[in-house]
Amino acid sequence: MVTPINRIGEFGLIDKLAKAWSEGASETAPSYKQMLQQIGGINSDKAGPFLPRLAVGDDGAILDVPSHRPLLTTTDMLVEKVHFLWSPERIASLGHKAMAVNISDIAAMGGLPTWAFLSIAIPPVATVEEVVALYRAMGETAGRYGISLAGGDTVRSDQWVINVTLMGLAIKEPVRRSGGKPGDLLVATGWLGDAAAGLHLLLSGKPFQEMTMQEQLLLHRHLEPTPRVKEAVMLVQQKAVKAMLDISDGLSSEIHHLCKQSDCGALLDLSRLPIRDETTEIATSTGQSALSWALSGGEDFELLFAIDKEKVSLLSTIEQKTGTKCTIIGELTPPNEGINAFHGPEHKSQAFPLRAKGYNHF
Ligand SMILES: Nc1ncnc2c1ncn2[C@@H]1O[C@H](COP(=O)(O)OP(=O)(O)O)[C@@H](O)[C@H]1O
Ligand SMILES: Cc1ncc(C[n+]2csc(CCOP(=O)(O)OP(=O)(O)O)c2C)c(N)n1
Ligand SMILES: [Mg+2]
Repeated sequence: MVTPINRIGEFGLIDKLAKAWSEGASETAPSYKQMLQQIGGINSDKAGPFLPRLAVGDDGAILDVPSHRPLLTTTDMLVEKVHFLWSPERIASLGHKAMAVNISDIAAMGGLPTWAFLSIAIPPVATVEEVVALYRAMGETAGRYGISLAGGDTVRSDQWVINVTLMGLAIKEPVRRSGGKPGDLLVATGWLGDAAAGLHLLLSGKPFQEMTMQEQLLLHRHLEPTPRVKEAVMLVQQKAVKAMLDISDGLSSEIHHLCKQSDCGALLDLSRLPIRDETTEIATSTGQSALSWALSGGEDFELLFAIDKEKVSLLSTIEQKTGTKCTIIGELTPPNEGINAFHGPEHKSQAFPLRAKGYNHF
């Protein structure tokens, strides 16, 4: 069915969107509910653990914020032609990604996501069914993490823009980019360069059905990143993590952010970067560099964090409990030593300055 938006108007649409979100909202996963219970003070018996007192329908939302937990807030937008190419076949992925990139930021601050405000700019040619599908998908991902819809804004525009403002509650003291000290280990979760490989495949125009399983996986990693919430929770609960951020623009620039805020230098062994063989194969076969994808491709939404050397055993516990790799990629050094990298322990003496070469909008 194809319904033009002007048939129901802005307010008719908003009504439908709030409903679509609730219909899509999946039951919060039992393992996630269990985690909320373990963290304590969070009543996860209700359908949504963080239901707003008042959400859509008034001039603002009313949220009951527990006084003992600092409130975290983040916002990130996805813009057509900058962050995604509009395709009616990829609406569900887009909805997921709009939530996931924000959930990733709350995780990187050491928090649990709770309330979402969704602002959306819609081209006049879009249909009600498309916007409803987008909200249903956002609701589905949000539901998995116990997130409730708190409000938003709806406007017309020449291209799609999806802005999510996400709030969260800190599990313990929020984790900043600034707590790292020389001697701390630098660790990355998951795999780096997957999203850039996936984007490369997307832009190549190769039909999905003609892709190998490995190519489909990498495309999926670009379209539907997994925010590392459980991993962050474990790090924070064990008071192991001293500085953290998520890798949205690319490892090399995120390392510069962490070092600047922590007043540290860094020494990285590039041979240790967690890069899949599949990513290397695709890069090699298309004349690209998997290492550049890992360092500057961006959008992997993995966590980069500094951890005390004594807490290193926690990394294998996280791997066992979550199935997510945690790779030590280097260490923090005194600030006057700068940010350097080498390729393999045998070349440690030939370390060179690592430039910040992540995605930059301008
Ligand atoms: N237009 C803006 N106005 C105010 N603050 C902004 C703006 N854009 C970014 N920031 C702030 O700058 C910091 C870095 O932003 P960004 O690089 O987008 O972080 P992230 O990669 O975590 O999304 C954040 O604290 C963010 O809130
Ligand atoms: C069509 C298209 N072209 C290029 C990209 C690659 N890309 C767009 S934005 C971005 C970086 C991350 O986005 P940003 O808005 O900087 O996220 P933030 O750092 O604010 O979390 C990358 C790698 C893409 N995803 N889609
Ligand atoms: Mg941002």
